[in-house]
Amino acid sequence: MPDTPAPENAAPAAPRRTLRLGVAGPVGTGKSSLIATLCRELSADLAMAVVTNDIYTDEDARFLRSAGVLDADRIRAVETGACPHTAIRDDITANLDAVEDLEAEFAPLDIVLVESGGDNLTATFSPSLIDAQIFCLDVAGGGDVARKGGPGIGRADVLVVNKADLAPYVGVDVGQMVADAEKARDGRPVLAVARDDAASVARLSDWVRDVLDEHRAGTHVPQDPGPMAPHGHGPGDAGHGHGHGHGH
Ligand SMILES: Nc1nc2c(ncn2[C@@H]2O[C@H](COP(=O)(O)OP(=O)(O)OP(=O)(O)O)[C@@H](O)[C@H]2O)c(=O)[nH]1
Repeated sequence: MPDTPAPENAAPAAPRRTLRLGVAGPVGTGKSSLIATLCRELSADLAMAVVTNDIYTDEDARFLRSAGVLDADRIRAVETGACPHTAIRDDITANLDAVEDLEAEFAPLDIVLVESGGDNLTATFSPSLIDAQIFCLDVAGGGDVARKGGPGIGRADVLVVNKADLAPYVGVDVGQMVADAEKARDGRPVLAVARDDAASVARLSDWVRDVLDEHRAGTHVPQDPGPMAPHGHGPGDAGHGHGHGHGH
């Protein structure tokens, strides 16, 4: 059937805005694996790319490339050379460049996932870099972590309690951990996820699709979970607690 030309006074088609989705959380909580899982689940019908952040290596990018979840050139590494939150909050230039390069090269993209380097409980993305963020904990970090709060736990767009399959081996009650997290988050969503549990992966994928729909409709408002807590950077400046109103 021939294409019917659009009427002259028809509204222009809405631009296909890429959703920039951040994944942050402490070291080893399963951020790269979560991104691999999302790429496997979503890339059949969504155009995707990934930016990884590591301090000194491109190891996370190499892991994702070797997992074969996306074409290798859709996965870019940013070597932060500094503590991970610096590159996702304080000076986002390198990450923004990587995201914009991917968006230009593979246009139109539906989703760019940005993986933070593993940091502590206080590291979250600047809303100038990403549109929505996942904060990732795992059950092996202890059942009480969710209760302790912090900007990512309290106010990320979704909190993932990851590696739920390990709960029986580490003596954690996942239901209780999720309930504690829900209490700390004033009703914002919490998802218990295990990469081999299809139902939990489907819930996470559905959450991502919902955010993408809201983003495209212009109804999703990027939130800033909040600034870093005052902290030091090891023995060299132990005791030099500082906020992030100034550079490092
Ligand atoms: N049992 C179990 N193990 C998992 C799951 N997800 C990830 N892992 C394992 O947890 C370990 C850490 O996973 P990664 O994905 O590398 O974690 P990460 O948060 O990206 O790590 P960093 O980048 O070093 O902060 C690896 O050995 C994974 O195989 C899960 O759902 N269940």
